[in-house]
Amino acid sequence: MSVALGLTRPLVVRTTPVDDPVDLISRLPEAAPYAWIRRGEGLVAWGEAARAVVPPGPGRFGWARDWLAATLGAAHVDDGVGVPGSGPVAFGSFTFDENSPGSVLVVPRIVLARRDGRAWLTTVGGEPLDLVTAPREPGRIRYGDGSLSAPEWEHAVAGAVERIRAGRLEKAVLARDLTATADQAIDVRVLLARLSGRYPDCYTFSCDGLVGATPELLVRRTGETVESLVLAGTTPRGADEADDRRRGAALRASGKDRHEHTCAVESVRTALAPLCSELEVPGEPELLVLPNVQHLASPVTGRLAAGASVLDVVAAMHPTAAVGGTPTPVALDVIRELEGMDRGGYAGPVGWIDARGDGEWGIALRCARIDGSRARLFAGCGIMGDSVPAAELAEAQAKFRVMQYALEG
Ligand SMILES: C=C(O[C@@H]1C=C(C(=O)O)C=C[C@H]1O)C(=O)O
Repeated sequence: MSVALGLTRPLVVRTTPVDDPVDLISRLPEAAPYAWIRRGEGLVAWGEAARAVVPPGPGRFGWARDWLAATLGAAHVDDGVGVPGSGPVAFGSFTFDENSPGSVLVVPRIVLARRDGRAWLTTVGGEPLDLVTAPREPGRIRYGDGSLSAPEWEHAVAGAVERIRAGRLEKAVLARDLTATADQAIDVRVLLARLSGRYPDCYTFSCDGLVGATPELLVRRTGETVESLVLAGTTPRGADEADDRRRGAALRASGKDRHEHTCAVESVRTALAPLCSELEVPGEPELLVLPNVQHLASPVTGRLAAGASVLDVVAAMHPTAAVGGTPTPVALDVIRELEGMDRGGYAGPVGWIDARGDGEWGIALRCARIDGSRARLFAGCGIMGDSVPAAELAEAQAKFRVMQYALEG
């Protein structure tokens, strides 16, 4: 069902406390599940009470804000829980490129959530009657090249290096895609269970066919507090503990990776500073160790100066230099010129927002677009003037492993 601005009856929303469901994913029916889960906590949802297809263009976040005000703001709400994520919630996914179609906001019919020892159920327009069937395995998976083959992509990386050395820009993030075909239609719940099991420290997400486990929190807003986790600078995991530690130390000491990381942190600082009365940015990055890669990571926190919603903050931040580059407009031109594909929702904001303006949005990384028995996987790398194409290809392969594991087990 779709809702045109101002033309429909208000949504009737009810939130009640429920017994702890423990495993959120096991409660999902098969059709089009929504999810945002980390360390077993978060929100899962299904059904559609309202959907907006956000028109592309520079005004898209403003359009989304108006739609949310008309849809969530006008709802009749009985919220017996009163925490971030209770009451009416919209899930959303925005395309990386503001001019690409495919950005959506969906108010699910049912939301089931658990956080900090509390659990709640939100219904829009009535109780859930959905049948939960057993998840189905997708069967054998065959992979193919996406828009560029591996050698073609290495050539694109070399092209970006040339442009950086010529002084046109400092950093560009280049991505590539892979296709996957399964024997059976892909049941998103199988992917969610594997992703949240192997990548508990990442945000396992599902929104309108875009499914993944991203380590990168674009922004969480809880009242006046905003938090972000900036990632840039990557090395694959080592063969054993000593190799792992050696690689981690080399990553911290690498001039190329530190410079790449600084570009990303500065883009976040520049975006957040005008919105915040206080902003804390660590002087030194820490190491985030994931099952497939290690990243340089900077947790940023701030206090919002005046009533911006989480989506207003997303609008100010996207695209950070972690997924675009520096300077942003030149990097976006280089990406369009060299990548040879539309990223769709990959590297775009994905997450949820409630009627108070609280919410959590990640950068959609380590993800795939699922369509029936097919999937399109995405992975990218920050390219600097001293990047080596073969090393960037290996880094992209390590990032693809997240969704390859989700598909194959
Ligand atoms: C672009 C991706 O990841 C981004 C690029 C990184 C890098 O180049 O070091 C690290 C983390 C992310 O900000 C991806 O996973 O596709």
